[in-house]
Amino acid sequence: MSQRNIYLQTLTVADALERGRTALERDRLVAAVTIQTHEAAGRVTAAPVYARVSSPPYHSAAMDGYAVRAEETFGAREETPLKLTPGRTCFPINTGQPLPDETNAVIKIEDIIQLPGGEIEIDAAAYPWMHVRRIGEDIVATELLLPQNHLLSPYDIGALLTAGVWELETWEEIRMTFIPTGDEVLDFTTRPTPAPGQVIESNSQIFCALARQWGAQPRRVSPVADDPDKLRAAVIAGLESDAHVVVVGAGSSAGSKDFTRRVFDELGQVLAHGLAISPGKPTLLAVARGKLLIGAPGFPGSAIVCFEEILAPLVAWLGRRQPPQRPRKTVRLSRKTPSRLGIEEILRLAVGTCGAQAIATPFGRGAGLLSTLIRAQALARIPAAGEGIEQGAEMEAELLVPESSLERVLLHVGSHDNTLDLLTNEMMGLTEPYRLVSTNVGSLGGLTALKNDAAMISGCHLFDPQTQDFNFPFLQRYLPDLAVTVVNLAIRHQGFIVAPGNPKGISSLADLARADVSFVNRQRGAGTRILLDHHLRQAGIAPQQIRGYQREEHTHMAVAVNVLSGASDCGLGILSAARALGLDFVPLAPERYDLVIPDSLLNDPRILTLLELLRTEAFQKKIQDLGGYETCLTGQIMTAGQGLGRE
Ligand SMILES: Nc1nc2c(c(=O)[nH]1)N[C@H]1C(S)=C(S)[C@@H](COP(=O)(O)OP(=O)(O)OC[C@H]3O[C@@H](n4cnc5c(N)ncnc54)[C@H](O)[C@@H]3O)O[C@H]1N2
Ligand code: MOO
Repeated sequence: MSQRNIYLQTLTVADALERGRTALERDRLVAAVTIQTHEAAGRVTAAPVYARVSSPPYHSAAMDGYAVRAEETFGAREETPLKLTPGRTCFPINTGQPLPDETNAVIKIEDIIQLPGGEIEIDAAAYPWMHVRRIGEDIVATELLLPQNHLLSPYDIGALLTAGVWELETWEEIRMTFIPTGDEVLDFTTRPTPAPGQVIESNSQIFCALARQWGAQPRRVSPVADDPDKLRAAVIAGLESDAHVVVVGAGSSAGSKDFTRRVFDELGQVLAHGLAISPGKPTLLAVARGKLLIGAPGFPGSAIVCFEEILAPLVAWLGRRQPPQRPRKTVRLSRKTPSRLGIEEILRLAVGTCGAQAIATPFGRGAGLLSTLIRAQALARIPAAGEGIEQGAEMEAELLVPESSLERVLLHVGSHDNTLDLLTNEMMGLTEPYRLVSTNVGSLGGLTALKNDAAMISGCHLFDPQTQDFNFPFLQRYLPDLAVTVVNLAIRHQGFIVAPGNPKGISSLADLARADVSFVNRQRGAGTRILLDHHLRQAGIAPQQIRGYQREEHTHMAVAVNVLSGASDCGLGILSAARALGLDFVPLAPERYDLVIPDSLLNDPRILTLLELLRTEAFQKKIQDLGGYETCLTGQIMTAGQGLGRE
């Protein structure tokens, strides 16, 4: 039996960082190197830099005109103009040229009158050093230009060259190697198609892109199998290379194939294993041969927290840089968000502003999720000392986007549909783009969000068999006190998802009752299930007659997977789910997919733009091109009792 890891006590991030800084000898690990000034932007000075030459290096003209001795022009006035003779009392000069000896001022060309005999006339006096850049006005040779540990900006490069500094001492860029691990992890460079149990290696590239933003030099090796000998060899190779930091991806938690801890113990000293932060808890921190060793958890969301919370501050410290900081903003949390006591939890938020208010809707929290990170506008922390944040509470968020873009975010919470993806893309194509950000929580979840001011719009497709109407009966029940407008997005077709070629010849509800047909159902409460039950009742078919009626799945895609695997012959769902897996589709029942909009937002530019877009022929054509939709109601305001708008 293999030996499993036992976690050390969980440390706070601050304590782990302190242990890292204490254990590393920064001055021995990171050297100063001389580099060319013109290649130094973004680097950090390792020593003070002094100017070698002054700027300007001589008194120079700041204007085109005539150099003069100011004292000789003193009586010149409009009523008593003064004549000057070029070559004797004035000297023609261009901007940047050195002033002739004895002169100390420049009169602009537009301020002189050219006389016929070659002389010039002025009607105002010059004062000493008028329009002159004096020697050393900007930079004086020998003065301190830049102190040590200064991050070099593009401006600095100009100043350094101006001051005659051709090369300078900077700290080395921190070199880091990422070692992906795991038998199931496929090298993305081979463009693999993952089989069940396999994943495409991607964490190394998140790592590399982040590292470049930090001014570090990342490198990645090919994935290493779950074998302690191979992992040890890869870590030793990293330690023997010129890298300052070696990061092992995955295998840091407690699984039977998680060898990272063991290898770190063998090669060096583990400083921390298990942090009081989530995601990111299994992070490992160690030193070996004077270098920093990090074990990053495998889930991308956890790996990112490890990179940004642990690695970034230590890399910044090693390179004498300020750790990256995100701008902050106070937001109002639209949903109660519980959290575990004793663990700091990082939330991903969809954030949009309405006037002075910034509404933040938390996304799902899975550490394996990247899709919510790409949609999020901000992150926020629930402190370890609390058990969560109440709905409506204000909290400090860290922005992932410019603050000014928040007023262009349109928060959608509700049911997902492919037409929303289309809408999202179209809105970003406008001259003044808007970002439609969706949190998919189903139709009823969307109505709850509207009630809590957590959404600006909500996609909804709830059929009420009793009234034969869509959405309105539910609005009356769930949002009796909120004035809303309902606008149709599209009519979409639910239908039977069947194997390619429809081998069982399923064409109607009656086929579901056949002994040779097996079905896969949706869960109770799903809009699709309500729709099915209604149509079964109408057709006079009892659930007991359907083989597989009790087999429930929670999403259109899960239903489609059942059909793909052959576990079921058919299920009810939308065309796009069938298409995604190369299955066939038999349309059964149209339903109305509407957007519910609070009346208070009807004049908001985001909503106005959205409605305008929905009403264009071009957009409706794009919906039709998706297949499985009708657009006869798209963009129209719906009223109660309208149903599908057909007789
Ligand atoms: N019994 C316990 N199990 C787990 C615990 C625990 O405390 N006790 N912690 C959980 C937490 S929290 C996390 S986070 C994960 C992290 O585990 P590992 O670091 O050991 O990572 P793996 O299990 O090897 O992989 C997780 C997941 O990530 C995928 N992966 C791995 N490398 C990559 C990569 N380079 N690019 C993309 N994806 C990658 C891997 O295939 C897995 O799907 O442990 C929990 N378990
Ligand atoms: O802490 Mo793990 O990193 O949640 O998923």
